[in-house]
Amino acid sequence: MSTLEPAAVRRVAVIGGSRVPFARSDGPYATASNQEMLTAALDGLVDRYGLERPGAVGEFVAGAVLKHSRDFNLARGTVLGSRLDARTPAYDIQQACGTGLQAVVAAANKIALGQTEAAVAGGSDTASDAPLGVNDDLRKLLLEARRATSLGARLKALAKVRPGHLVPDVPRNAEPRTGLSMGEHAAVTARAWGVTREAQDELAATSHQRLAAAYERGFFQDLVVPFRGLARDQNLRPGSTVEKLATLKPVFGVDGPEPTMTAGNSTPLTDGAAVVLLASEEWAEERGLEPLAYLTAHETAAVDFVHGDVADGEDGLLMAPAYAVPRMLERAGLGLDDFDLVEVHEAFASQVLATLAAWEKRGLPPVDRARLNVAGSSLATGHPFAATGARIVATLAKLLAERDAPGRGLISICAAGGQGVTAVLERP
Ligand SMILES: CC(=O)CC(=O)SCCNC(=O)CCNC(=O)[C@H](O)C(C)(C)COP(=O)(O)OP(=O)(O)OC[C@H]1O[C@@H](n2cnc3c(N)ncnc32)[C@H](O)[C@@H]1OP(=O)(O)O
Repeated sequence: MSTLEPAAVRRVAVIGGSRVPFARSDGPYATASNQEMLTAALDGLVDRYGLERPGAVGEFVAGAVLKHSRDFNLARGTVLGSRLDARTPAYDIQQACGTGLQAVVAAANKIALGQTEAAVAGGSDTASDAPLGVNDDLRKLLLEARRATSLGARLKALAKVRPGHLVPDVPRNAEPRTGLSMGEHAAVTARAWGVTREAQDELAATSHQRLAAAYERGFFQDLVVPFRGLARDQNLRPGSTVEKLATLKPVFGVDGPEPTMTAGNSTPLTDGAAVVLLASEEWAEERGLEPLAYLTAHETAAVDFVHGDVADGEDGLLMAPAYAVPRMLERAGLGLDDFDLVEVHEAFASQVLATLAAWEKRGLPPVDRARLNVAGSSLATGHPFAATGARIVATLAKLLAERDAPGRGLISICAAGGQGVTAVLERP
């Protein structure tokens, strides 16, 4: 018996994006669930591109970092609550802050292999509605009570419950193997790479100014759908100057005698959702849709921050893009100079600056700051973990399309767990 011939690889087009404005946690979206936010973002795409027709897209891939057990398949639940055809298959994916971009990659790979013609990918996160677990001791007692075969045995198990058992298990924004928060890890890395407070504040101020300018010129008009009274990212402070940022107190105290990381040069805890529409060129052409850009390469890498020397900076928790990007460029036969635009997710200003320094140390040329995060990034938009990847893909694709000339853009996203997800978008 002969097997099927492997499919020829096709180009994957980025058609458009949709997201809700991002909100600071415990603010306007405090009562919104991941599913509600993701549905609003998805419906934005459905309305814009007429996706309500049966079978309009092959699948929906999404995820959330902070997820309730009731959202066991958040993507499928979202489809069922949206205006997308209810017969659209959907599944969840999770790679911490790389989730949104990894969802895009998963969907793109199916399109590239001819397994589907179009797909929607993205993510959602809410720190306001984070799942609280019952603590481990209470969980064991509840399971014991459930397994009990008589009323007496059940009551005996429940009688062991003490007030201390009622303390909930709150998810921490921390790495369980080191006990350090994301910010503390970034602070250790900042110290190792000699990243200064001034450089961090300058990057943060630029992010706010560029995001403000992009909103001002209407750049986000077809990328952001109003939600719960917000029309633009709530964290955006156009008046965030270097002078103002310099007055803020440090918040993560582990980067030496003079800690450098503040609420201004770190992302805030954020709620929001974002999605992008991907398709084959044929699908786009049949519908008269011009692709914004094409997703042409991607790479993931991981660092061993558990056994490596975290303090030397090389294997910092958020430093995997320092390995993923050189590997991706080598595989694609490209240099950093070949990129017109570079998008580095700003989890913390210090982590962006350490990543740029690490690329240089690995022989890549310095990134021209005029090409870096030109429409602002996470320090200004905020960072709802799983939504960030789709936000960046849509922003970069539109920036490339706006140039009305051939162009190439790079995406670099660090993720908890010591991972990095990176990609290349091109417009011929
Ligand atoms: C998870 C992954 O896979 C990878 C990643 O991306 S890692 C990143 C994950 N995200 C995080 O770890 C989130 C980190 N952030 C935090 O924990 C918190 O936001 C924080 C500890 C940094 C700050 O929390 P906070 O103290 O409650 O901040 P907040 O009250 O908003 O701001 C403190 C002050 O700075 C001011 N401020 C904040 N940003 C400012 C700005 N841009 N301009 C001017 N002032 C600013 C505020 O107005 C406030 O001033 P007052 O005290 O006078 O009111």
